[in-house]
Amino acid sequence: MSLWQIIQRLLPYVRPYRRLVIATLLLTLVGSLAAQVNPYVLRYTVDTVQNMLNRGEGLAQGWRLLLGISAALLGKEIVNTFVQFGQKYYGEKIRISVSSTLAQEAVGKILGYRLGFFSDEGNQTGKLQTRIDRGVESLMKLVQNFFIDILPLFANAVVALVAMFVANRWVGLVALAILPLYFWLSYAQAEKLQGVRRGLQRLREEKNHGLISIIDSITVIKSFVREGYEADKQADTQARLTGAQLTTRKTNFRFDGLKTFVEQIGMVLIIILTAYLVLGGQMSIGAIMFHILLFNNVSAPIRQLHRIYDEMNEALTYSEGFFAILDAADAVETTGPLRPARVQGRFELRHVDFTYPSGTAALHDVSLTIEAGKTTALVGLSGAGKSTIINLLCKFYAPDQGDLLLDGQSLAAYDTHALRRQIGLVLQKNHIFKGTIEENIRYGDFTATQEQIEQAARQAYLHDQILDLPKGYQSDAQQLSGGQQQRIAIARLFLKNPPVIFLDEPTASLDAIATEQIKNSLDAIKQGRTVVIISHSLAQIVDSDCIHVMKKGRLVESGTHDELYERRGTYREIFDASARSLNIERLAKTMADDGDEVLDTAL
Ligand SMILES: Nc1ncnc2c1ncn2[C@@H]1O[C@H](COP(=O)(O)OP(=O)(O)OP(=O)(O)O)[C@@H](O)[C@H]1O
Repeated sequence: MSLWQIIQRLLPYVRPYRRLVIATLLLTLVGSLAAQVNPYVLRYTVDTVQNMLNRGEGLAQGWRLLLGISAALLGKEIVNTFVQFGQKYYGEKIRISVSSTLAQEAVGKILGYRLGFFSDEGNQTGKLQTRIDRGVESLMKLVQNFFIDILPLFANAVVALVAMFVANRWVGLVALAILPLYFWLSYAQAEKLQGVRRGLQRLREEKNHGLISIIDSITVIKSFVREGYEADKQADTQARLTGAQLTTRKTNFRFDGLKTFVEQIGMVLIIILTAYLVLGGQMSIGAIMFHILLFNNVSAPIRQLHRIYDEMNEALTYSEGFFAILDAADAVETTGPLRPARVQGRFELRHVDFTYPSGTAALHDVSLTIEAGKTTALVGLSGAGKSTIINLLCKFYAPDQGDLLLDGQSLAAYDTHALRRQIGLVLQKNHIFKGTIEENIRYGDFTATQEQIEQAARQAYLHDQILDLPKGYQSDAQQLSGGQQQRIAIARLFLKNPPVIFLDEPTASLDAIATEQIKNSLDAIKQGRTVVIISHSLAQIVDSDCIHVMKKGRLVESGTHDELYERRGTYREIFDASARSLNIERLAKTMADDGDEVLDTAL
């Protein structure tokens, strides 16, 4: 991205603050004029004092001069204080407002992107966050540079240079001649740093990502005593980061030295030239001070040039990644016009092929029907593609080939949000947001009353446990056990009350008693709804109206439990293996021995 393109991208964000921008520009003009007062006053002072000395006058006559100078300098300083305050404050106001708009826009965009966007290598949690933070930060430096640094400093320099030309064109020319050299050095410095900076960005992202993944997996790391291994992995990134940072500093120090040298050469030339002109009688002695101060005004911004150039380059580097997030048009979730008040819930897959963005081919030529108002189970070994089918039915991903239909219409034709409002999804591990239990259940329906929330918790067999907690519904939800968190997710589902429910191993993390309770409440919620359940526990699926058996991304069998059992195919294999793993014979024997007692507890 070129600087011009970035400025064009930023303009719409700055436009709402155009009054502030104009005010800042006016203040800049006043500030740059005020900055030239010192050289003029000092030249006048030196010349007047010189003349007074020549006339043999002393302090008695000098009072008026001193008072006048003090008044002029103080007056200028007062104006300058207001100007600087206004300039900085307005500049900051523009910067802060624009940065919050940009950050918010990035969040808004990301929320609208397909799931595939997040599994992309460059968009993993830490990396995405770094890209947004760095992008906004460096773009804001650009705005800040422009309003707080570049404009005032360069306006100042231009006015000072004009004043030098007006005083004497040779002096002006010397000051001007130094500038290209200075610009060239700053340019060379920034160019040298460009490559290193991109590397730095990558390494910073890597480091952040590494740290986040350590925190995420801290329990596993500790249980395997892999602290040393993880630290070494980080140390390697850190070492490369340190190397890149040192290279940056070394380059900076080298060029800074060169630039100071060039500046001093300019200063010496100005002093020699002015002294020559003064001695030749072409100028008053005050011109020496006058020119030195003016040259200082010319070189001050140029001293900052490299930093500004540098930050601009940084903005160029980081803004590319940031705007790529805003512009990921192909990542936007597709939607359609259909917004039925309540769907029937008959899903049909016709010859569906699907490959994840990572390249894993998950479904091959899958054709199956999920009847409305019935319970359909998806069975298969791990990785068979069961969850993938649910992902497609929720429109989290779109199939590569084949058709997905809901109530006879293409799923693509449905409004994505309207569709998802009609689907309740309970996963094996459900996300619990930071906040209270009440807030987490309310996520299912923001308009729910406290009573409705408690009712949902009761249906999910959670209410009594919540009441046992010291803070009840106001307890921190993230502190709950896995099973309790699962029931929060189910309570959310009760609150949402959708016509279609997808259960992806909903009881996998629950204990036996909780599983039984949840099974009862799920049985209650199943009435009159379309339910798709994935479970490795056969007890959850034997009663289903239809069972689809998946194997390596293909549908291999469909039917009821009895039909599939008789067929002696994949389902039977899984069933037998499950029975063996449960040690069903031993359990059956215990039940037979204890007969009535077990039956009593079961009933
Ligand atoms: N987000 C993803 N990105 C890339 N590949 C994925 C993703 N999710 C699943 N896969 C892959 O797709 C294939 C099917 O996975 P899927 O989760 O649908 O299987 P499953 O039958 O639900 O398995 P399980 O019973 O273990 O949950 C697997 O090979 C898996 O590695």
